[in-house]
Amino acid sequence: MEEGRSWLGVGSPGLPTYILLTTCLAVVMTWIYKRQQKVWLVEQMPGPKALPLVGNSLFFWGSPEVLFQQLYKVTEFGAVARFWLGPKPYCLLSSAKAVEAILSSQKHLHKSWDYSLLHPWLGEGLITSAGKKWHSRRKLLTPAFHFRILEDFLDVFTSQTDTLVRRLRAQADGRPFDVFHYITLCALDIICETAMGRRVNAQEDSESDFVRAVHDLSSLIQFRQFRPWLHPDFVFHLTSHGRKHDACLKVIHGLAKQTISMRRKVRRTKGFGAQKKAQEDDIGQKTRQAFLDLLLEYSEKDPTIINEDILEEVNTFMFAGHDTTTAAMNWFLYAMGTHKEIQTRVQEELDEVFQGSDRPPTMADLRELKYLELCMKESLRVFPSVPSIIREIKEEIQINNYRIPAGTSIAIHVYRIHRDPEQFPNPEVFDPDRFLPESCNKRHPYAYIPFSAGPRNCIGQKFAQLEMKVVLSSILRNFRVESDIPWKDMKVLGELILRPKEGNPLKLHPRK
Ligand code: HEM
Repeated sequence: MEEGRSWLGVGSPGLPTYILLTTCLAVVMTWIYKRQQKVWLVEQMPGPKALPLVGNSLFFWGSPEVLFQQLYKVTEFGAVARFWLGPKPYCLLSSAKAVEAILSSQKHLHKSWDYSLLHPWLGEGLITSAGKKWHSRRKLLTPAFHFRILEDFLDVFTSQTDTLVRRLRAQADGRPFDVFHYITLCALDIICETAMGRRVNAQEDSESDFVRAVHDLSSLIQFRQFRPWLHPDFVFHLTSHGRKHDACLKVIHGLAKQTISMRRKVRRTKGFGAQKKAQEDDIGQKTRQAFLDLLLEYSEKDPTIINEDILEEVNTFMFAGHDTTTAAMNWFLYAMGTHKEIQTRVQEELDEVFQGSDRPPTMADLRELKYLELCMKESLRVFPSVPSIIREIKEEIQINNYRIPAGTSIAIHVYRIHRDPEQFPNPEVFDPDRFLPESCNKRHPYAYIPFSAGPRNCIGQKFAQLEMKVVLSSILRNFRVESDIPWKDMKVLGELILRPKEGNPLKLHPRK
């Protein structure tokens, strides 16, 4: 037999092969050991029985409505519970005390892989980025939401609300119609004008390519989220949904890119930085500092901020600032439509401040609307626009005596936290007085988190509250709203955003 060959005719493995095999074996054994340890730690938490390989995927199988109900059931296992989606462990937190460790932390700021579905649209903008990039962006963008800048947007809010009220008036004959669509288009007009400084006239032209693309893309992302077989890009792009998704992106990115280069040109020719406000733009409208202008200003000072970065953030604001406020305003109107006495109190306050005039609101007026504010807070408690938030921890953490291993996705069930009877007695009752200062003082600081909390909270909170106050006060100055859907029968869909399953049919009665 030839030297170095076994009797099977295969060369006997030399030393390098032994080393390689032993190393591979050691890597595999270490991986198995670590995986077993992780599984063991996750299994210490209570949760529904999981099956091999699929975990609890079958438990969540069904429509988004079923998924939301099942997720709620998991919270019944305890404030810290676990479930598996395939091999991926999730820890579900549903009490103020349990979420504090995550939300207050400076370390656990990574979003989970679920957010990667947003990458094609938003790139690595403020919502989806992590680490140093997120940190520097957050620092850069925080001044853009300063009170004084928001004040500048008041004109946009009021003029778009006038259009909304005009459109609603045409429907205000006491018969029910779905207001959801009307509010969506108004919120879209507002965010496009404030983020890009560009009017897209969604309310007047709801069939435009851009409006349709934003609407379709938001729906497609939600559709994909709960269909794991559509998660791999190559599979998704083979489907008609994937092709539609790309076509929508082309329209949205196309318009945003065109706006960026147009605004850059205007800035160069007109010296926007020096003159800032009160000048006329190409189509004769007054120009104000849109978020885009602020970003362009930053990029002129810091050349490392390129067009791609600006595009990411403009898209991020448009995504984060339109569906969330739409949902919040709809839920508020539904709450008013089902609580006559509370609506009357809001309208009494409005009449006192505006004395029956139809003048636009000033910042001082809006500050006076204290009861309206309590109602907005309570409606965001019962119906938080973002029903859950997901982070991924990179280091082990201990919550309520459970050791949660690194790599676990932590889902925060905002909807359930807002229904904790210890923090909010009779949680299903709509009671704005819960937000009177004397009641808030007794509550856990993380009991009410519609805008999340801690370092990664909503940067647009003040913007959203101002927009909501302008739009909602205008609607209630003009109409009484009424809903025929009883509180307990309202069906909710908890996808990325919490929506009414069958729209928001309201009856509007003109007040004068
Ligand atoms: C009622 C309306 C709104 C609600 C309830 C809301 C809620 C939230 C929540 C819960 C988060 C945390 C999400 C997470 O951690 O996954 C968030 C983040 C964010 N929101 Fe809002 N939001 C609203 C309006 C807005 C508006 C109007 C804008 C922009 C104009 C905006 C921009 C953002 C951004 C950029 C983030 C990411 C912040 C970061 O990670 O640093 N939001 N929002």
